Amino acid sequence: MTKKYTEVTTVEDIVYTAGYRRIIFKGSLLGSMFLTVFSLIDFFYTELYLDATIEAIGCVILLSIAYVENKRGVNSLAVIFGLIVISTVIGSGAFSNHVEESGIVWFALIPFLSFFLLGEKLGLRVSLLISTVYIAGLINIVIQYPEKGFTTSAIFGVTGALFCSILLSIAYEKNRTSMIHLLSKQAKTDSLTSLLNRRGLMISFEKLLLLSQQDKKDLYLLILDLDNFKLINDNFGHDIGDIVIKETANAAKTYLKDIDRIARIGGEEFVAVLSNVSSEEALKIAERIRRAIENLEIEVPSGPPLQVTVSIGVTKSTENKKLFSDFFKIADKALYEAKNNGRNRIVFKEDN
Ligand SMILES: Nc1nc2c(ncn2[C@@H]2O[C@H](COP(=O)(O)OP(=O)(O)OP(=O)(O)O)[C@@H](O)[C@H]2O)c(=O)[nH]1
Repeated sequence: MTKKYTEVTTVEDIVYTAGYRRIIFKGSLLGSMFLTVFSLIDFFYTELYLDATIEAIGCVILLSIAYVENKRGVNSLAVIFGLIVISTVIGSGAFSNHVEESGIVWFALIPFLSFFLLGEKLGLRVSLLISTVYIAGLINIVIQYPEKGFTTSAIFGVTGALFCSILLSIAYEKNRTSMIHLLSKQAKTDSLTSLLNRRGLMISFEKLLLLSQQDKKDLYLLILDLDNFKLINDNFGHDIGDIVIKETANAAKTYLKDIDRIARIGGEEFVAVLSNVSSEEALKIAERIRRAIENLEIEVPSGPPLQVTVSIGVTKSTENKKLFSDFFKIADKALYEAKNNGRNRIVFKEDN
């Protein structure tokens, strides 16, 4: 019955770490390549030396960001810095003497980039800040430097484009985040019982173990395994077997507190993790669950209601239990004893 557990990665970890690292690394490299080309064109062809210098500086900064992201992983500050570089290059290009008015269409890019790279909250702040600077810069140029050819309609156009781009980015980011949360929830939930599944349990267990160690309190792990479940499937069919599993899950969770966790980790096998209890209390809860399952009466198409029992192996945290697998091994031995001693009972084992 002992299983081997591997390290858990949540959906958030995958999306926000590995994915973002790649995007920021590749985006910074791509950005630096563009800036190199623009800088060379401005230096040798159009002879706009100031623009060429700004672009060259931007190129070096983006390369540094790519290097840092590749070495150390995602860092919001580096992303904000990168966005400021890109915004400055776009702004300086659009407002310079030599570039046509069309340069300002690039402004609309900033909110998309900010939201995508920084998420909804930080993305909104950064894009509002940069948009405000752009609009203020444009108003200043329209008033102070009419010879540059920008008109009041440019202010309305840029403000409208930035506003729409921010609204679209909010909608996109909200949708993306809710999809991520939905996927994350599904990845941690058992579809038959709506309890946690093995992955969800592992994530919760690590947090609860850390908390119990900080508070210097014991953590209890219970493995619950329905007795002779194969016979139920064989005699009454798989559908009734599924109903038994669901009823067992409902009965067991009734006796747990909000901080406790229960998961279905296999066919008719459940694991509960109890925090902030003494040995006596943990065994009392296990006994209540055992009795509740024993008292279940499951309707079957013909004959009297079906009754089931459960065997429970219990263990508690000790110095040499640092991993879920350490707890599981001992609780599984206790469960084995409970099964061997006649089933429908609880066995508590502290260590081997
Ligand atoms: N209905 C149903 N049955 C399942 C599911 N997953 C596994 N099973 C069945 O659960 C049964 C488990 O049987 P065993 O592991 O032999 O255990 P048992 O009959 O309960 O015997 P003991 O644990 O020794 O008391 C097998 O018949 C599986 O096919 C499920 O999702 N639904």
